[in-house]
Amino acid sequence: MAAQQQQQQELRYLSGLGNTFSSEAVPGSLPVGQNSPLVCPRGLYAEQLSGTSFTTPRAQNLRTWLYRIKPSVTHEPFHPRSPAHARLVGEFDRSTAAATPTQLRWRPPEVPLDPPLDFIDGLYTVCGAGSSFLRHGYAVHMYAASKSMDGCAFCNADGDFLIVPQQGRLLITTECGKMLVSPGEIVVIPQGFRFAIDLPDGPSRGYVSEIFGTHFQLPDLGPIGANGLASPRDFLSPTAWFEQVHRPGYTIVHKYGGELFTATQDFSPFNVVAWHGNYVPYKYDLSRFCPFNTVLFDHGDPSVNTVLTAPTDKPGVALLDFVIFPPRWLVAENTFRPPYYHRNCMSEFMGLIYGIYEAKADGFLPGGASLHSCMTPHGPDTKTYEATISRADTLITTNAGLD
Ligand SMILES: O=C(O)Cc1cc(O)ccc1O
Ligand SMILES: [Fe+2]
Repeated sequence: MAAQQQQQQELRYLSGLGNTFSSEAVPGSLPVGQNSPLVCPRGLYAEQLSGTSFTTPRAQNLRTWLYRIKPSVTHEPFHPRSPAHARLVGEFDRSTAAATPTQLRWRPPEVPLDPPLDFIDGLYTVCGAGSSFLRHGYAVHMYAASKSMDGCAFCNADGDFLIVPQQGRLLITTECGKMLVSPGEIVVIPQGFRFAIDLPDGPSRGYVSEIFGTHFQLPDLGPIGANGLASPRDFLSPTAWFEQVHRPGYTIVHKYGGELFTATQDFSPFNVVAWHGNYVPYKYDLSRFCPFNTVLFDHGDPSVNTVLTAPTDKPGVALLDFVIFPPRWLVAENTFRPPYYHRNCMSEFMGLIYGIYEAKADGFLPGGASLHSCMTPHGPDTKTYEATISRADTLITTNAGLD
């Protein structure tokens, strides 16, 4: 434990979303002036991980070069995982998923202790749309886990994971290094990265958004100007970390089309001594978010609270927006301050990290969730409505809902 705490204190991060980074766990391990020399420094193997097609325009092109002790390809064949993981979905059609326009709300899940589950087995799909194979769509999962992953790493070939722990920290080892992620922070593990999750506090639960065929980026700020909302420098990526250990029977759990496959190998996949590039995992502390809001009248649309957006080809239309309702002052005059009653062409999945959500006086608990599918009417509950119209003073909310 003491060693683990020490290791956590030593974690160092690189700051800035979208930067091109270089990181060496051992100085002199990165080739200079080229990516793939005949023989790499220290006899390492060069491996490119591409997050966009080779020919994607430069401004959106994402790739990282990993310099590793053994190439990833040296594994036994993939097999369907046994037992299969029946609770994950990657294709959303009427044969795999039920559809209902009914307003849904879930209590917080119990963290399983008997038997204890790790992050992989504790993960289950709540809703989604589209198809991982067609590279257009998303899934929302939740997880409730009570033990660290042991002797295995997870790899999501379907899309990016944006993980929102609600309870219990996550110590995430990735091929680019380690990150410690606390409730109140989020972490993005882009498509294809191998990672393992340890639970330094024991039980952990939270939310996961998965996007197929695109990546998260910061929203444009329009008339807000050059600053505000989430700032690029507050996004933190890991620094190179590796282990050189013989691990007979080490298992790669590979999610492809929502199904899990396994392949064994005799070494740790966390054997990257140095890397450089702009396709990287990152974390973000939501308390760094600088909210904007109305200062005179009317409740603005919640898009102003967008932390990260996953764009589609249609300008201004997101595949998925990650939006928060952080602690903030609501100061409007002669205005119904909670969220208005509405129907929306976008589906809204919400979770609660801590506090009380401003539209729901009762029954929406931290760790719980709600789903309002597209065009399903929703808005404040009656208690919130009555309480709101009967008081004229200024409200401060202390919530941290996410949408
Ligand atoms: O439905 C919800 O609670 C989310 C939401 C919040 C808000 O302030 C405005 C619109 C909206 O959909
Ligand atoms: Fe809504």
